[in-house]
Amino acid sequence: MTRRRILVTESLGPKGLEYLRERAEVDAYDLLPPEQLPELMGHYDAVIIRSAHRLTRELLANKPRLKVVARAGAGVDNVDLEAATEFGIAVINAPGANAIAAAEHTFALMLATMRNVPSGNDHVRQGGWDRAAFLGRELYEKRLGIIGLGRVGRQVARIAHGFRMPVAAFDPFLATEIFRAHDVEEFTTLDDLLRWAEILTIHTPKSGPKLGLRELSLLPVGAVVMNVARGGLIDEEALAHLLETGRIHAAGVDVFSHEPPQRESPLLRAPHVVVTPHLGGSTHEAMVEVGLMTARGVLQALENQTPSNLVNVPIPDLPDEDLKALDRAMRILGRVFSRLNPKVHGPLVLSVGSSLSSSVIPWLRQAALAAFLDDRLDERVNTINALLVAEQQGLTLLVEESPLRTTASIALRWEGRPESEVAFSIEPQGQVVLRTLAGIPMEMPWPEIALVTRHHDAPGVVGRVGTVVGQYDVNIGQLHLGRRSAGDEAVMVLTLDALPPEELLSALAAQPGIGSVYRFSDA
Ligand SMILES: NC(=O)c1ccc[n+]([C@@H]2O[C@H](COP(=O)([O-])OP(=O)(O)OC[C@H]3O[C@@H](n4cnc5c(N)ncnc54)[C@H](O)[C@@H]3O)[C@@H](O)[C@H]2O)c1
Ligand SMILES: O=C(O)CC[C@@H](O)C(=O)O
Repeated sequence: MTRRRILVTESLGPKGLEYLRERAEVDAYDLLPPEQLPELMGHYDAVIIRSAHRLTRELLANKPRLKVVARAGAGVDNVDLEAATEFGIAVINAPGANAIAAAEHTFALMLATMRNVPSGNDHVRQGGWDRAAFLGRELYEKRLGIIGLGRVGRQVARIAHGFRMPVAAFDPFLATEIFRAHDVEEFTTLDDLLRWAEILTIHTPKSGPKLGLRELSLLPVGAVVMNVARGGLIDEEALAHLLETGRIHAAGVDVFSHEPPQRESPLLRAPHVVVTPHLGGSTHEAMVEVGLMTARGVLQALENQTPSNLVNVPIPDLPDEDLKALDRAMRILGRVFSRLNPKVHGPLVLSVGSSLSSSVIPWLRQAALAAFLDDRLDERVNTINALLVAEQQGLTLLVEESPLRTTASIALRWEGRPESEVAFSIEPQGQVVLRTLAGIPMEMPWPEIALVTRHHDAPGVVGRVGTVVGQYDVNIGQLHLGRRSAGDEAVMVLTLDALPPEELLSALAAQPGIGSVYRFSDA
């Protein structure tokens, strides 16, 4: 197998890089000039970026080798998610890995503005000692309003409690219990939070609420504003204007609508603003966490696993081992069903055992379609683009809860055709067990290499199969048989020690009584 190639376009934590280098060929840059990215992208299996590059539709299109792109950080707003999903490219990020860094930076900016640290520093360096000119304000008991109580927002709340600040937040997507668990008062409207907050900090994705002149004017006179989330969330002109009039006392800004900001940016000219060059996630500790989380996710995705930090697939909330077993079961199910049922007959029905939680269903749906479609189409189909490809193919998948199955079981059939059904169960140790093949009850652990026949139930067939397989020097580990009824259609599954060659399949198919022959391999 050719060694996987990974491109890292911007500095990544050394542990993450080491992890990648032990497992793949890595070309890593401290900062790849963005204009060089288009010619390089197509030569890699995975590309890892930070903030300096944008992965646009044009860059992602027509890159058959590219399977994974990663944002070494929380936000993925510089990746065209829609395009990546359409092209079946996995998108990885590092959620939460720099949340402490970003929250602490928020306080670094808050304290710096409140205590005039940068201006006091400049003053002393220039020979000054005017202590009265830099009278500060305390955080103690100031009302802190947080927009977005996610990973960073919660860390901000935790630190604020240490300063004895009353903390409230607006986040319409969270349950009230989350606010309670973090000892944060819940505001159900943004305007009410803005009227309340003496210090306001925003921690939403780029898609969060835009704070313009109207919103910022709702803040109490002399409020302080922080943005360590994303440029563009706070209107820079409006903020600069309110700082100039003194309506807003001070601001701390780490992120800009254009990075780096143009020299004439209004914020760089406004009073009482402390700015940093997108440093929120830049600590040694966060670099280690982000680097490792990104590297692990990229390699897992390259190995066709489902990392928990995959952005463009609904990830089931299951322990890793359970997800791995379910993933294998879905691949086998989709492939076996596809081979045994080549002709499409209306909608597919995915029957899911009642012990599998309903939160897993969106992923099961995509995994079933991916395995089924990937088996029969030339293009790349995976859990990422499966829904889209199914739609293009006019294929519908219905999901039902299997009333008879209490175990973790999964089955596929054409609607109204029970004889097409293939079913597996996933046992507690992760074993994938065949339960139904072509509508015929079976019970056998599914092997790494399997040979399946559909044949006529008649004397001599099994013996002839054994003889032919032996002639090709392939060892049979186990043999399982099933039939609709005596003398009727039957199936046979052989566990083999080596992948049977094509000629073996043809030789078997030529035997009297054999209908069709299939081989399956986990590899
Ligand atoms: N400056 C930096 O270097 C730096 C570092 C880390 C994270 N970030 C940015 O900080 C932001 C927060 O990161 P995170 O890891 O906490 O993300 P997160 O996804 O964990 O949390 C975001 C929260 O915002 C909430 N939200 C979304 N839309 C909202 C809306 N319209 N109104 C109110 N709440 C809304 C969500 O419900 C969620 O709870 C992101 O934009 C991220 O990219 C910046
Ligand atoms: O440090 C970085 O590269 C960006 C960090 C931040 O913007 C993020 O989204 O995590």
